[in-house]
Amino acid sequence: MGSFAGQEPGASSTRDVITADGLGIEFYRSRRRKLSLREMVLRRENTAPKETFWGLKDISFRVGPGEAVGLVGSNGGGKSTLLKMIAGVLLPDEGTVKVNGGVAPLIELTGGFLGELSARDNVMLTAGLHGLSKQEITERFDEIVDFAGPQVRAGIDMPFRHFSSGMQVRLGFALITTLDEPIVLVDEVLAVGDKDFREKCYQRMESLLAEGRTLFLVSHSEPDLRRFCTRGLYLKGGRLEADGSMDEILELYNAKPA
Ligand SMILES: Nc1ncnc2c1ncn2[C@@H]1O[C@H](COP(=O)(O)OP(=O)(O)OP(=O)(O)O)[C@@H](O)[C@H]1O
Repeated sequence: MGSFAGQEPGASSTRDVITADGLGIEFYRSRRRKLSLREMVLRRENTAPKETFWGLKDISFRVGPGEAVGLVGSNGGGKSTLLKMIAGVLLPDEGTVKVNGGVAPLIELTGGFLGELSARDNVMLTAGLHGLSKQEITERFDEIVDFAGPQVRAGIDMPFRHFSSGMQVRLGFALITTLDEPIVLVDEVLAVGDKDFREKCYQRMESLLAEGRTLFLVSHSEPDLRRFCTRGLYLKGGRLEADGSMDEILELYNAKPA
């Protein structure tokens, strides 16, 4: 694994907010085949191949408070999987990831919203799960919906699954960045919103960083990564290829064949 000056990979500090040690997760490559009737009668067990692969393997790094980390890598490199493990959505098969503080994740476009619930109920539920009191949610509700925009306000009592992907991202981003969690995970959402909304997101991310929050940003946009992130992690085939300054990581990523 490559490393660069600035952040010493493996150098621990009591102030770290995220510590990954030998993190790994194994996935099935395919759905296991259903048994035929004959197999059921004769063998009574599923003999379908259980081919697996490591979605992530041997991932170790430490992140301090207020760091802005960009995850870089080709499609399928393991970026979203790493965010899901930091968020506690996926559990490791090997190693550990310790998170010191609450995490506000915006992964796969939404913050884990439920399609059947109205957008309003999703906001109330998710904000409550992240520790906001009913009064705090009521106080912040208009700010969240204003940030998300007029189409979202018009549809606030519709089932969330009827929202367009742009509207889903608008509400998800508005909500997770209004929570008080010290760690914010943003997965490739800036590409989905329109130009005006992107500019609002940039300003919001700048103010989160100014407040000292820790940010993980997954993006294929180099300008976005350079604008917000000081540090980069380069994931390739589920391995941590390099950990260094954002500029150095992008240079390395651009220089290497996928
Ligand atoms: N639940 C799962 N079960 C099986 N395989 C999975 C699962 N989740 C992710 N994978 C696989 O793990 C690998 C890493 O996926 P991941 O979504 O983390 O990549 P990524 O770097 O975020 O890619 P992209 O840039 O395309 O978003 C891929 O091969 C993907 O198919």
